Amino acid sequence: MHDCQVQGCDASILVDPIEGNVSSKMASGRNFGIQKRELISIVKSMVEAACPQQVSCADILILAAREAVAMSGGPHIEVPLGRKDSFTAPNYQQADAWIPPATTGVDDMLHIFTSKGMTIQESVALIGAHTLGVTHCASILNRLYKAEGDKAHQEMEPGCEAFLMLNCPEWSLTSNISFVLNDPTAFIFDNLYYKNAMGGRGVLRIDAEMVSDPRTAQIVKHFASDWDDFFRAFSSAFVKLSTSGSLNQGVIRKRCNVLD
Ligand code: HEM
Ligand SMILES: [Ca+2]
Ligand SMILES: [Ca+2]
Repeated sequence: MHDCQVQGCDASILVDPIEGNVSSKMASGRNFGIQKRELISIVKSMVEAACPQQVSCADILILAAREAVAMSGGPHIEVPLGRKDSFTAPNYQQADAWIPPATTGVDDMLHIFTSKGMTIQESVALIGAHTLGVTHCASILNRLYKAEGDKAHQEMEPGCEAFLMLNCPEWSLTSNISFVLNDPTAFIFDNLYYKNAMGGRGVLRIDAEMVSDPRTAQIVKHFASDWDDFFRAFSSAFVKLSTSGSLNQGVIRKRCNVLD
């Protein structure tokens, strides 16, 4: 998602920031929480040893995401391959413009995804990726302590609110390190995310707001009860996102983290 949102799926996210040069995408605060990009470089060096200059970093990144979903119990998604890597330095202003911030609500989310050709159902399914992983406290401090007018915040289940506040105190010095799970089964790609959100336990604003917004409420309810439809819509949206603006005129980098 963080690669494909910015200049298409071209492995721009993998290019290391050069000290003193703010043009790398990773210099954008929107990429907070993105870790272990070097794992892709390790896979790349193995692929490169077996068949040099054939497989782009961008394809490896998509395949890794695809495998992560499948290995954790999600759908097996067929993705088209043949992406090229970007050869120019990516930039953080574009990341700032295209990667939704932690405070995003349903309006902005739908704007972003429907402008990529996704249906509302596919957009809601894509956020279902929050069935995996964690949210760092820094990403929800605003929601917990400042956004009093945030409707979704007011509807938070009190036990969940207390839990989040206990785990993420307002003035903690470690809110960039401490985190909470995105759903109770954060290693399993299931539809518990939707059930959890419907119970008022959505962690991020988007998770909570999708439950009550009239455009998305019925879809959330449907995915909470129909596992197959969630997987189908997620797969379709994943393919759309992973082919968005794919560069045909790029390069196949030798190393994923540098532009040689
Ligand atoms: C409006 C849309 C979205 C917003 C506002 C949003 C926001 C966020 C935020 C703030 C975090 C926590 C980052 C941190 O504190 O470490 C997060 C985590 C995550 N998001 Fe999203 N997200 C959106 C859409 C998506 C989509 C489309 C996908 C994938 C298809 C996705 C996959 C994930 C995953 C897997 C994590 C957990 C990462 C980890 O464990 O390190 N998100 N998201
Ligand atoms: Ca990109
Ligand atoms: Ca889960």
